[in-house]
Amino acid sequence: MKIAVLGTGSWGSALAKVLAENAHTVQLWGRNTEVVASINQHHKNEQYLGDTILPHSIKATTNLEHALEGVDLILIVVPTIAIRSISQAVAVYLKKNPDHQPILVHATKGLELDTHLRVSEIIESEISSELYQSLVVLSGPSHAEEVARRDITTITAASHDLEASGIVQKAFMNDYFRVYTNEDVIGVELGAALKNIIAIVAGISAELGYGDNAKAGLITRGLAEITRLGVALGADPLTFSGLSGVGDLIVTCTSPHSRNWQAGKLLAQGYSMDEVNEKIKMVVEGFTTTKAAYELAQKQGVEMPITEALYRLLYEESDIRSGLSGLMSRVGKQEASLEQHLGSQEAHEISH
Ligand SMILES: NC(=O)C1=CN([C@@H]2O[C@H](COP(=O)(O)OP(=O)(O)OC[C@H]3O[C@@H](n4cnc5c(N)ncnc54)[C@H](OP(=O)(O)O)[C@@H]3O)[C@@H](O)[C@H]2O)C=CC1
Ligand SMILES: O=C(CO)COP(=O)(O)O
Repeated sequence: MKIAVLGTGSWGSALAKVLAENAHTVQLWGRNTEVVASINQHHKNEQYLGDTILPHSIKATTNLEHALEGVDLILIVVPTIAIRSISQAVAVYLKKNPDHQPILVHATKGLELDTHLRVSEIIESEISSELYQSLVVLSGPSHAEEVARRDITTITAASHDLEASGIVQKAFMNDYFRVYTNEDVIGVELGAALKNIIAIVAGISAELGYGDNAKAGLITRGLAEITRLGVALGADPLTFSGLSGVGDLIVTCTSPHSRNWQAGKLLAQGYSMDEVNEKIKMVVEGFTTTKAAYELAQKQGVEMPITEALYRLLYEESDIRSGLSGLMSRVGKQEASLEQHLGSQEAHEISH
């Protein structure tokens, strides 16, 4: 297949590598002229992927039209904040070429500020569905650094169109990269976006010296509040026990590769959000997603205590330790049952 990958950051470059190793023709687009030149001349993206050697067949460009020319599949991998502008640019190209109907895929993990939209909703709001075949979401526990060194990775391709997710599955699968299809786009995208919040808190907890008990508690209670919001927004609760749910939550909350986890550690050292962004030099999606998720939860009337505590720390300058003790001193609760998430009839159907 001929594939355009939009985004020369760490994830776009790592996914381009997988596709090129699977013998696809890969045209990589980025706005960063230095990175594009380095990929073409030295087959490396040192700024985002260190010493990894990229397949020589990958051609990078800053010209979007050139990257999109004649491709069967367009993979969008830029931070959430850039999704709307990239989608507008892709729409311009597709309108000029109405007979060219590629599959769109995105691998971005966040919610848009103010609109609270999921990434596929932003894309759909900017690109008319007549201009492309189908939209597929790629998500799961997958640090770019590990994929780049061909570590075993399992991931989900979600779409309402099973044929399209099957095509994406086949395009990416190889002996180190295994792809499962899924039909629950809402659940997959929400798991991907919301795990970033819990990972920041896990980084804070680690920096404060709390151990594995706290980590396990955060992952489990984080999953509970992600599931609550997800179900309120129409997701299948079972999706959150899959790769894009608990899988991504584990990998992001337990790994020093995670930029969100690193951001939490830096916050606990006393750095501000701006200083953390400056230090990490890569996207920390959890910062904006915390605000969007907090507002969304308020609107939906869904209780998300961990998200709320992080929101107050990031946007209302509450103190880290009082945020943590606030979480611990909440009134005693019963662990959630399926009935609490779903209502008794649906819960009965799932558990039988
Ligand atoms: N890295 C990972 O391991 C994984 C990341 N993801 C997700 O993938 C998405 C992309 O992340 P990742 O690649 O890691 O990010 P990075 O921070 O590594 O790179 C960001 C890339 O996006 C580009 N970019 C930023 N803003 C714009 C814009 N307005 N227009 C065009 N390009 C822009 C940057 O260009 P420039 O260099 O010019 O700033 C850079 O190429 C995120 O949603 C992330 O959560 C998902 C799974 C794994
Ligand atoms: O999504 C990721 C791994 O699945 C990457 O997480 P970070 O953005 O926190 O690095």
